[in-house]
Formats: sequence, C-alpha cells, structure tokens
Amino acid sequence: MKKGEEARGIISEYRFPDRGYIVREDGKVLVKHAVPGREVAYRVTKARKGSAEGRVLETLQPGVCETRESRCPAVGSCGGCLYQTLPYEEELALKSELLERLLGEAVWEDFLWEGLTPSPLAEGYRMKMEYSFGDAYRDGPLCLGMHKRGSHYDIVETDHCELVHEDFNLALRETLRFFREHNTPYYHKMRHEGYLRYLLVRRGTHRKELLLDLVTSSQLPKEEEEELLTAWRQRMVGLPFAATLKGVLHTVTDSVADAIKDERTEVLFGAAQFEEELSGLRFVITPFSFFQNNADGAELLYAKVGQYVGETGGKVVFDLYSGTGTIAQLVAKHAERTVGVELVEEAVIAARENAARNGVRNCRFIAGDVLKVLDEIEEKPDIIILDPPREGVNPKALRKLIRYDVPRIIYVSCKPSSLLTDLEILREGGYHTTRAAGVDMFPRTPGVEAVLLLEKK
Ligand SMILES: C[S@@+](CC[C@H](N)C(=O)[O-])C[C@H]1O[C@@H](n2cnc3c(N)ncnc32)[C@H](O)[C@@H]1O
Repeated sequence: MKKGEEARGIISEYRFPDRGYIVREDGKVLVKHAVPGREVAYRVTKARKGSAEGRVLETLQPGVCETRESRCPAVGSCGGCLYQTLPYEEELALKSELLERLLGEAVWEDFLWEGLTPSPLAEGYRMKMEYSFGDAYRDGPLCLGMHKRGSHYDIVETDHCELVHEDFNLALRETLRFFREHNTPYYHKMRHEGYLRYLLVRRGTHRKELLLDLVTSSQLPKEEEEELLTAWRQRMVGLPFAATLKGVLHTVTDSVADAIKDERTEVLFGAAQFEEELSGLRFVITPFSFFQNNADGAELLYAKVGQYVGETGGKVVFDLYSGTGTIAQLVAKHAERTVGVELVEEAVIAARENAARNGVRNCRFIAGDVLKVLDEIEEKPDIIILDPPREGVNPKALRKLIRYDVPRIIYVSCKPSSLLTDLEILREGGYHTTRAAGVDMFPRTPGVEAVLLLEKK
C-alpha cells in the first residue's frame, strides 16, 4: 500500500463510532465516517506496515441495509449525519452491537449489558443548532448551515434537515434570505473580516418554545447595525413558527476562535431564555447553557441513571458536571441532599433558579472546576454521578473521587470511545463495572450515550 494510491473496496469491518475497514491482502485500510457494507472508491492517505488510512472519494454501491430514502438534499456532504440511508431499526441494531463491543473491550470484568434504548423520535429531535455563515465554495454567495464534511470553511445549506423540527429550517431559510437581500458580509475566518458569524436556534420539544440568537462580529457601523437588526427581528417575529417565539437575541463575538464566545448579548425581542419540561420538572434554558439535545431521549437517560443510582433515602449524592442541574434535581426527590458541580457560571445560576421554581430545596449547586471544588467542599458523598464533557474526567479529579470510597459511581458518557482511560483509573481504585446500557440520544449520527454502574468490590 502506498500513500496516494487509489482503489475500490467494500467496508467489511466496522468499529465504534464510525470507523470502517476495507480488508485487503496487504492489510486493512481505515476509512472514517463510513457506512458498513458500502463499496467505495478511496485514496490511501497514510500507510504504515500492514495498516493504512484512507479517504472515501465516492460511494460506488450502497450497503445492503441502506434502503431508506432521505429527504435531505445535503445527505453525504453535510458533516451532521451519517446514517440517513439506514432504516432506524438497522441503525439501532448497528449502534447497539458497536457499543456493546466497545464496552466489552474497555471493561475487563463481566458486566450486564442492558442494550441500547431507542430515541422516541428518530427525526426532529434536536433542540439546539449552531449554524455557521460562510459560502459553499470560495467567494460564492452567502450561505448558512453546517460545515461540509471534513471542511473548516465550506458551508452546506441545511434548510431541509431531518434532525430538527421544521421551525429550525424556517429560521435558517428566512435569515439567509434576509441577509442575502441586504448584501450583508459574512465573517471571514482567515481574514477576520466581516459581520455575520452564526445563527443559534434553540427549541424545547415539550413546551415548544423557541429562541433565536444571531451571532456577529462588531464590525458594522452602529447605526447601520441597529437598522439591520431591527429589520431582521421584525422578519423573525413575523414568521409562522409552530413554537412560541420567546426571544430574538444578538450576541457579539470578536474572538478569532471558531466558536461562540459570548462577549455581549442584547435582547431584540422577548427574553434571553425559555423553559423546557423534563420528567415533570421545569428547566430554564439560556442561550449558551448546556442542556441535553434530545428531550425524550434525556428522560430515558435520566431514568436509567435513576435506576443505577438505586436507593437514595438518607444519602448525599454528588452530581458532578451538572449543567443546568437536571440530574441533581431529579435524584433529589428521594435523596437526603444532592450537590451539583458545574464549570459554567450561567448554567449554575440557571440550576439554582430551576431548583427554586421546582420547589426542590435539598439541592446545592457550586460553580467551578470539579478538580478544584473537590478540594474545597467539606461534605462527603454516599453516591457519585459523573456526566463529564466529551473528553472525560480529569485523571486527578478521578483519583480524588476514588478517595471518597463510595460504594457506587454512575458514569454517563457522551463519548464512550474516551471511557477507556477513565475506567482504567477507576479499576485501579477498586471500582468494577457491573451494569451498562446505552441510550440513543443522537439518531442518524454515530453518537450514543452510555451509562455505566461501577461498584466498589
Ligand atoms: C455532558 S454535560 C452534562 C450536563 C448535565 N449532567 C445534563 O445532563 O444536562 C457536561 C457539563 O460539564 C461541564 N464541565 C466541563 N468541564 C467541567 C469541569 N472541569 N468542571 C465542572 N464542570 C465542567 C460543562 O459545562 C457541561 O455543562
């Protein structure tokens, strides 16, 4: 195998989350974002002894399971989904098998695998989208949507996306139409010039409330900007959304990073927050606070966490990486007390407000890095719940947690492939995985959420 070589082959082996392998006589070629069974044309991009990596150039023949017709014209080019062409049952069976195999390799001891719970909605489930402004090709017309797969710059217009409710597509389509009419320039990532950066859309599935936030640079003259934003707000307020439009916002970010850094947010209409209901509790969601993206899926995930937490009467439960305090409040119903720890101050303020509105009084929320807070907190937990970001738990924080010597740790992972190192440290600390399950929070994508019960032996 040589770098640059072009060939064709069938993706005959597959590993979590979307790693396909083409098996050849001279070794295996790894191609990411692959669908099992597909025959593809590929180029070898890296070659080592007996193993290589490649990039798919073209799908020549779909896999036998690819029998679903997608309504999305961006299928294949958009970086958002992968399994658009698989019926949901096939996708679920594939993801369940991959997750079980991955956990089987990460967990040494025998554990009870409880399967992958399907998402009640396989489409229209996402509650948040961050669309980027740009162009579909160099110096092309203004575009708004998702990044093209594998590209930092090119944007694919995604106004027929199946992962979101039609309200998202309407907001995207009309915002794009509006700024095209006004010839407003997008912010060029290389030159750091231009105005339009992102459109953030959040919508609660259960309470059907909608929030729109236009994120821009500060590079437009004040008066011109005011006139433009007033007209955009009017256009948005006049749209026939199925949900109640709770707020239209404008956020300024001049940071050169390709991520929204909230430097200033003004309310153009309504309020800077909305509410969603999960498992009988209400939660205030602000533009940038973390909230699970799939409301029905989140209820199933939290139910599984509750099952693994078990009996909590008279017990103190730590909910580490608590976001807007969902798990802490749900668990607080039966526990003596819960303590949530979360890095993002805005989310902690929302968590406290949420608890007060829900009448949950035995919850405390601390703002800060878990690693530091664990040094400062005097209270000791009886049960620990971990729901860290994608990169997992800081190893030093894990070692501190082990010293609490609690009988049960519940680990919720949104990136199961990064569990390996965390489980190794916990194993050294005497914890063994006894039960594990998955919840499909992200249909049509390779992502799943894993929940593990670790017990001290
Ligand atoms: C996967 S979310 C979990 C949120 C929550 N459990 C839920 O279900 O809504 C991870 C959370 O960890 C927070 N976070 C990231 N790094 C952190 C750290 N070092 N210390 C505390 N919180 C952190 C993020 O802001 C995010 O809200």
